[in-house]
Amino acid sequence: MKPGRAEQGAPDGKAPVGVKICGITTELALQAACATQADWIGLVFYDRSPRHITPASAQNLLARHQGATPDLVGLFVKPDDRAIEAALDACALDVLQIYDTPERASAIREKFGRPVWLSCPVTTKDDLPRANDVDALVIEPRAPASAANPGGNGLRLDWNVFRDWLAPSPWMLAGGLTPDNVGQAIAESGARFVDVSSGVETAPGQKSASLIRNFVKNARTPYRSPCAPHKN
Ligand SMILES: O=C(O)c1ccccc1NCC(=O)[C@H](O)[C@H](O)COP(=O)(O)O
Repeated sequence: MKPGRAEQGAPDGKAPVGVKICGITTELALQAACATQADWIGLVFYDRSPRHITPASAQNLLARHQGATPDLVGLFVKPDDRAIEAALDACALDVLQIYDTPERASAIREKFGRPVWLSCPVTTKDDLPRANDVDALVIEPRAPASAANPGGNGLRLDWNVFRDWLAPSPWMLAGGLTPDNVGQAIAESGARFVDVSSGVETAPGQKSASLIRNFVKNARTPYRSPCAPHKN
């Protein structure tokens, strides 16, 4: 996974936090993600999602856009090869994000020659993966059995689960992040990459340009806890 693309390095000497805005379906959201220099945008090729986009609509959306876009992540839930082929025929996807088994994710990487990010549902520390053969992990809370979608539910993890975890590959924190909590989430979890969808929406699937702007800005601003002693 590449480091975040913000223009300047963070004051702590680390690369800036990389940001993915997931579930882009409109020009307004696409422009906001581009203007803020998000690192990735996610296109959800899953028809049960309120953020679902078809390959043809994604192609139109991208064709209407003037200028460069962030890298494109195509998101798939238990896809067959034809679904991935259709999306790749329509859009130059840089990354495939998969909700499926690690074995299927490896097979997809082999077949399509694209980096594959595997979504990992987590409830407790014990669910954090110890080994894998993917390019990156997207760690998010396990959706309740009643949820229609395995992600994009606005649920958040206990960010302390990452303490002492030896991550087997680069990983991205997802789930329940908002402009207001992303700084604290990064500080507590140690994440260097973050992913948001419903936290930058006014209703399911309705992205807000100002929430996208604030999210990216706050993800890249060093966080100071309100409880920390104040230094002049
Ligand atoms: O966003 C969706 O509708 C979705 C549907 C099916 C599978 C995954 C989905 N989203 C995955 C994402 O990448 C989200 O950014 C991630 O789960 C965080 O979601 P949120 O809690 O809404 O920020």
